Amino acid sequence: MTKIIDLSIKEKTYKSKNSQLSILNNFNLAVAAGEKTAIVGESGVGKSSLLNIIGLIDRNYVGAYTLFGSKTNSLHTSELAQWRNQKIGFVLQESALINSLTIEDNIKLPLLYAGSGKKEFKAEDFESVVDAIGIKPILKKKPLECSGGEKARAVFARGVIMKPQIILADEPTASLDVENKERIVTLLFKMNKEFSTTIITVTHDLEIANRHDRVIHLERNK
Ligand SMILES: Nc1ncnc2c1ncn2[C@@H]1O[C@H](COP(=O)(O)OP(=O)(O)OP(=O)(O)O)[C@@H](O)[C@H]1O
Repeated sequence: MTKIIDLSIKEKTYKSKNSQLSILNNFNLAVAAGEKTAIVGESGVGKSSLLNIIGLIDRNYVGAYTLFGSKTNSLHTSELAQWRNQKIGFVLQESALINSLTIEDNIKLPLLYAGSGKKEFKAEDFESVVDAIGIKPILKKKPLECSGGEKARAVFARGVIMKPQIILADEPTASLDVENKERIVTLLFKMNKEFSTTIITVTHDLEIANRHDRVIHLERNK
């Protein structure tokens, strides 16, 4: 299988006035296209930081990263933006919904950002995502009128609506009950099966982690 992610981090450092924190020392990750990887590890070990690096949100680290066969340090800003919009789907903890927009418009937001460079979008893709995760009844509501679990599902739908090649999901099921958790995982794995979408899920839920092709345990720097 083709390697879609080839990442080698020497060090990621967060610096503030009086302190410095170093995480992910000498961490290497190679992921094949279509692979399902779970990332687990204790709180603060660097799981979300790692997803930000994989998703090209954070490029401030020492290391080398080849994504879709291209060295990411030579990418243009416009290419970076296009990849983040179309090739990578983010379901991140802090992906806030816009309160002035309906849930439907929030989910369709990536299409707006894509502008003229957008892939062909089919209405049935939207319908199938919305049906699969059971949020049809809340489409016309605004985020402030929704429960935490409903909002989490809308964030998920927005992350996958462009049918990206890679989905980066940070605790996508954390605020959900058993039924909705299962809906999200089923949709994630269905996309993996139908479109060979590469999935990377950060989770504290070992039952979900073990349903991926492999589980990576992140450990604190020694
Ligand atoms: N922007 C930042 N500035 C400074 N320190 C940060 C920043 N972001 C994260 N950190 C620190 O880096 C470490 C790793 O954070 P990260 O969010 O990646 O951990 P995590 O493994 O995802 O944790 P959790 O399971 O609690 O979500 C933590 O100690 C955190 O406080």
